[in-house]
Amino acid sequence: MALSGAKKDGREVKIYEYLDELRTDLADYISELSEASVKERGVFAIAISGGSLISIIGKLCEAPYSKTVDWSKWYIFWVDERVLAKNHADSNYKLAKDGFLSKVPIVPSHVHSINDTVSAEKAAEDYEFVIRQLVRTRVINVSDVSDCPKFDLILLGMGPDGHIASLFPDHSTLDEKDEWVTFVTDSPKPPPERITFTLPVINSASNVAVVVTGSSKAEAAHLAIDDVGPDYPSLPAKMVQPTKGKLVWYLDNAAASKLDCTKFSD
Ligand SMILES: O=C1O[C@H](COP(=O)(O)O)[C@@H](O)[C@H](O)[C@H]1O
Repeated sequence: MALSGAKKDGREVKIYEYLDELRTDLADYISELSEASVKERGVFAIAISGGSLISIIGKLCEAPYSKTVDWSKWYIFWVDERVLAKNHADSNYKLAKDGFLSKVPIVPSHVHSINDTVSAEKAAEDYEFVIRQLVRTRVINVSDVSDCPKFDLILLGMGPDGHIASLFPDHSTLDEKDEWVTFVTDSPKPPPERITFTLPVINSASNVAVVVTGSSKAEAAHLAIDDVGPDYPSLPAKMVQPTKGKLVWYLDNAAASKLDCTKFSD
């Protein structure tokens, strides 16, 4: 059970003492969203990140989820990807394939990874093209506020510097308003070449979950979640503010250790 399930400014912040409880609650949440989306639209369009998130959502490969989730209706996308061969140890695709996708019966043609044979700029362009086709056929919903795709769920991790996806602090990609997918060739975290969803796409999703564990991320979690004034305008994690969708933070105790929970209300 979450130590705290407090709500703050329309966001939900869940804090867990034990990692396995976080994994179970997150798996419950994802499978409930999947069920609701399949019932409503016939499909579930989910965009995942790389990093520590993957071992956490690996819980979905276990019973009961492995049997109860309608995997045939899942369409998988990457919120961000490193422009590397798919079998490279640093590829987000490889991480997800090894730790999750190869263990559940997702239809291979529903797995939309990037073109890894071209430049970062072209890979971003190609990926946006793929997403546009799937918006046209309504595999991915469309936002009624912007013309952006409206993913049923976007799963984000966060780095110790407050980056989400491959959107880094003080980087010009944070200002991108027109493109759905953009590229980076100077990522401060290696590897340097990446593609990433832009903030308008992330903030158009129906549901966004930010999953953060470990004490190295406590300061960034505090700056992103607590009201710390206008001094950190370009902290990417703080810029995750879905226009109409729901935002839930999943934190372990260590990541939440600097939060000012007294300002939360149940
Ligand atoms: O480089 C990346 O980092 C973030 C955070 O990773 P984590 O291992 O600290 O959780 C990740 O969400 C992103 O997808 C990845 O490309």
